[in-house]
Amino acid sequence: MIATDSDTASGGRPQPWSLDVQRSAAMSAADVLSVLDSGRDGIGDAEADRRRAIVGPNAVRTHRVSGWAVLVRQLRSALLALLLVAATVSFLVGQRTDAVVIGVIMAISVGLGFLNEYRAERAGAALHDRIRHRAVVVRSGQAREADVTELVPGDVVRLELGQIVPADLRLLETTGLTCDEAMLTGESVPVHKSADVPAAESGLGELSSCVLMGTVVRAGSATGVVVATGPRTAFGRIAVGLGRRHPPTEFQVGLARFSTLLARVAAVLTTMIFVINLTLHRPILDAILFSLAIAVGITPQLLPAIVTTSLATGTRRLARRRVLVKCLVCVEDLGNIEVLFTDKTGTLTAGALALEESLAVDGRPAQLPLLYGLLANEATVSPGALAGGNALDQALWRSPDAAAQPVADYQRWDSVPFDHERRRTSVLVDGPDGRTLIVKGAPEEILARCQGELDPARKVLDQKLTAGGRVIAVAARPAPGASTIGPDDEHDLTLVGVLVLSDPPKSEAAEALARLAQLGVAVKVVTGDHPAVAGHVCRQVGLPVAGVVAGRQLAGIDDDALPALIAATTVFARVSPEDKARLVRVQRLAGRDVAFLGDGVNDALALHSADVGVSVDSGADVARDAADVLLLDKDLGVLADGVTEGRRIFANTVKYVLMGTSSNFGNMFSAAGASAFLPFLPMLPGQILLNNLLYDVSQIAIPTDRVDPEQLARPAHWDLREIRRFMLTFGPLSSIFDFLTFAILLSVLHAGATEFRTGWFVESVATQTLIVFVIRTHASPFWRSRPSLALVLSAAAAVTVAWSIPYSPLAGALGFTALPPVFLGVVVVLVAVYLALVETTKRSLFAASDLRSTTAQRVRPSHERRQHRRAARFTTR
Ligand SMILES: Nc1ncnc2c1ncn2[C@@H]1O[C@H](COP(=O)(O)OP(=O)(O)OP(=O)(O)O)[C@@H](O)[C@H]1O
Ligand SMILES: [Mg+2]
Repeated sequence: MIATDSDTASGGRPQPWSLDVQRSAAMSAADVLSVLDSGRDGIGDAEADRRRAIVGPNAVRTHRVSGWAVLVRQLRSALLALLLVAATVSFLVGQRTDAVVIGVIMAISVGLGFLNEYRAERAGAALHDRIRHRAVVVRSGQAREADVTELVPGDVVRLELGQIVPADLRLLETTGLTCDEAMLTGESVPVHKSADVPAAESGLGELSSCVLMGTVVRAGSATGVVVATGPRTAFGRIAVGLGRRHPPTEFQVGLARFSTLLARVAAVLTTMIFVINLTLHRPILDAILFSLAIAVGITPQLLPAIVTTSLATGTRRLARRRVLVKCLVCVEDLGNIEVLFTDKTGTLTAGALALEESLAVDGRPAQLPLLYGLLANEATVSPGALAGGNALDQALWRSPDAAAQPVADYQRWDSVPFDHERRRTSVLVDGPDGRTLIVKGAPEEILARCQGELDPARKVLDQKLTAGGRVIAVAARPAPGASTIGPDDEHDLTLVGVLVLSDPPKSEAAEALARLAQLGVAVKVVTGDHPAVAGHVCRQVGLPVAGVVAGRQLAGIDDDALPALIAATTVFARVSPEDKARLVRVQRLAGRDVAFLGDGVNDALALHSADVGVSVDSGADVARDAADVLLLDKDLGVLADGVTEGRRIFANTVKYVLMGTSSNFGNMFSAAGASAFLPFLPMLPGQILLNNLLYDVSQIAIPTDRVDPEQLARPAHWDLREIRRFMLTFGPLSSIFDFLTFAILLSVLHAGATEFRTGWFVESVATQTLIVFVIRTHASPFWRSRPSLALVLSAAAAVTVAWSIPYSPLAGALGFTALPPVFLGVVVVLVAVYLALVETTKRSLFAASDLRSTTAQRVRPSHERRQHRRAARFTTR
């Protein structure tokens, strides 16, 4: 039977194989399964393929880069259109050479922008290609992993803690399931879910028998059947509404404001020049072309691409250090982080748990605790291989004494698996002593469920904990007659002993922490482990411990008071997965940019909540899935590299902006002004465009530039005031200087129109491009800071080309002439004086900005941006 539905994102056409989530919520699970022609065992692979052919992949967008779209974006500029029209007209009225020159230069400019942006977009798409988001799907009764985009209506899917719901599902079975639907509703209070049909019709937020694509499993687990996929899901409709383009990042918002500022200035200036030229009775067409060329010169054409290009360069550099970012913007986010929450195992420690001791209650070595530890264990041993269980369970099997334990004498009846809230695990076994319940777990949890004299055991525990050992306790009680067990049975136990494990601190951790501290990132440890152990590890790796708070204490503190506590605390111990996420959320709301580093199932919630979630390649699936950044080696050191990279990109982008506001702007302004006083145009329209093209070429290498350590020392944020101050200082400075140049060219050297233009052209290209070496660094004199080779080469290339054009065969067509040596000498001196002038001015300007940049305005990533990011999981090529 075919289920049809009138709903639709794709324009009223009925979609086969999809069921509106609202409708399915009100139906019984069995009805939904029958409508979707599925069952608890799911559908078969062939059927799934057939359905996918009809409904399409479970994706809300595609990440294919279209060269055309990029090209259209380059061409979609009113200015460009006007200029082309004017050039065509001038071609038609006979000014052929001018028009051709303008056309050719514009074509090269557009091509340059296109190549740059296309390459960057390709890099972004390549990241998408590399990352797979997976879900556990049941096909023909077999559970297996599948790409989320492969899901179709009728598929039965399993959900676990920390997972992102892969489609709209009607629940079939749940255990303590709650979901965080903030991504859809903005409401962060988790919603309880169950497979029962809800009492009355309800809104999207209260679809208690369904879970929605893009939301997060906050607790529990479930099985559900897919009712809608891709754009037909609630999230899909939102994602489609968001449009394809990513919402701007903080950089881009800042840059957009700055572009608007320049565009306004360009508009005013262009109109003024035009009017002035008209009143001076210059030919209209010349005036139009001249004004438009100036406008093009002022507009920062490369700007939209420069951030993307920088981010793409950043991701490549990080990839070389074995850091994989899932989207370009993640690099920028890394640069912004101020607080890093990290788990302990494998980050601060080597993550190589090893059993040190198996001790009886009195502290003497004994075999029984180890034997019981192997019985209450989720790892399974098949010949030669260990599977399942967590690191602790596996470590017990790996201990040399494990092989000698009579595990085979016991038969397992039932078990209650480990979970991070209970912090213990139980089994019911038959053995030589009859049927027994064995419980192993965090010592506090076990001791609280034991009877009898526990003081000697407490002493042993304290001693081991303060020594930094990872200790778990093992307890048991006879359970004659029981055939199943649950968490409620874990009581009246007798303590059997303790197992002490070691996990040595990582040798590189100390250095990495020091680097992060230098970068101004506050590091906080959040762990499910005991406070004493966590504190001990921090001391070993040299992380100063300001305060230790236990998870229990967090419950009594409300969200308003929490930021102050976080600020005063280094270690949060015995925290639950929910606590980890709450700490991150509260810290974010308090206005700090937060990164979370973790590799366990218990870290996934926090990874989702953070501005940047970082996980490791060897981590749990949900953790890897939740992360924005994957470290191929679990090493804090590369994280510091990531932060540096993000800040480097920011610093380099600022260089581009500062150049645009200083010399480039000044030069264009002077050219405009000069046209009012000179009897001829100070530069021909084609020359202005060429000048602009060469300037752009020199800037393409900016993303590769080196950045001074001081500029990397703290997160940088846009400070438009600083940019305005820069503009108001260097703009006029550059103009005054230009007029000086004009005066010399005209009155001292008695230049004619062509000589004037040539002199002004070579001087202007040189000042505009070479200034980058002065303003790229706060160091003074500027040569104390070394630029990247690529930047040196590209700037040198621009200047060399500009200076040789007047001597080339092209000179005539472009309206240049070979300059007499004395002219060139003068220009060289002028450029040198100009750079020296900028150097001195920069000192006072940067000194002032050093004091103020910490007070800069921030732009918080919007809810929309988080939605975009989540949508990125559901893409196909
Ligand atoms: N397999 C297990 N069986 C019984 N108890 C366990 C097991 N694994 C861990 N525990 C107990 O539960 C506690 C919490 O473990 P959990 O894995 O939640 O910590 P975590 O936050 O991942 O720690 P870390 O920050 O070290 O990675 C441990 O300190 C230990 O006492
Ligand atoms: Mg962990």
